[in-house]
Amino acid sequence: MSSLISLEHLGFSYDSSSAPLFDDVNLEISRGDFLLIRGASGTGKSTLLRLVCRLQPHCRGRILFKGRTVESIPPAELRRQVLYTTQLPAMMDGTVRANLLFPFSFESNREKAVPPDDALRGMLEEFYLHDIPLDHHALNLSVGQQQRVALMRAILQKPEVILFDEPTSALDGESASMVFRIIEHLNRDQQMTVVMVTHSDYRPERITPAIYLLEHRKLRRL
Ligand SMILES: Nc1ncnc2c1ncn2[C@@H]1O[C@H](COP(=O)(O)OP(=O)(O)OP(=O)(O)O)[C@@H](O)[C@H]1O
Repeated sequence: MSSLISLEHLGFSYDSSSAPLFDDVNLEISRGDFLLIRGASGTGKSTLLRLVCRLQPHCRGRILFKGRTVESIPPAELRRQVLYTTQLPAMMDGTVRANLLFPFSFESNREKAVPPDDALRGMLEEFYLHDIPLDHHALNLSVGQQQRVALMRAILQKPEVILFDEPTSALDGESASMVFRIIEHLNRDQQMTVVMVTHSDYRPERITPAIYLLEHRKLRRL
């Protein structure tokens, strides 16, 4: 199967005068893969995800998405297909509904059908947020609730690849298990490609993930 994403001899430093954060990183990701990336704090896991969706320019090597270098793909087109979810949820000043539907207002998403309230309510229920009305102000939600709304917002966009950066860092055990189950369902039943950075020793139940460790500036498969 041809690769969806390839990292070839990737190297990166935030500052040209300091040691590289990582060097000669090589990785092939195929459609439907489930990758877990582990590594100590500060080794560059979040940075690696940001490079893939071009939120940060890389220094050396190449990143290809469907055979094209990421620099040759317009950012909006790339991020519609490769979606990055941040560790800390970013909610805008507005209702839960407005936050969930915000990306549908982007020019690049104009052709996507806006989900009706019933679908949004069903999804809130799936995420254990059934007691939150769609008109509730999103900034009044707890961080854990905001993290779930941010995850819902990402999933509603139906990207081909989701790069999850610590998707459960603000969640209690029960909510974290539920979020992991939803991510597994997206991968198994909808063939969504998942790349997840996580500190926890989480392992999917019915999926065999490819587990990688970012350590000593290299990415190696465990
Ligand atoms: N915008 C930036 N400018 C300069 N240095 C940065 C920037 N963002 C991150 N760093 C540094 O790069 C290193 C890697 O950060 P990154 O967040 O990618 O690591 P991480 O492995 O995801 O860490 P954690 O597990 O704690 O989230 C850290 O030392 C961090 O301080």
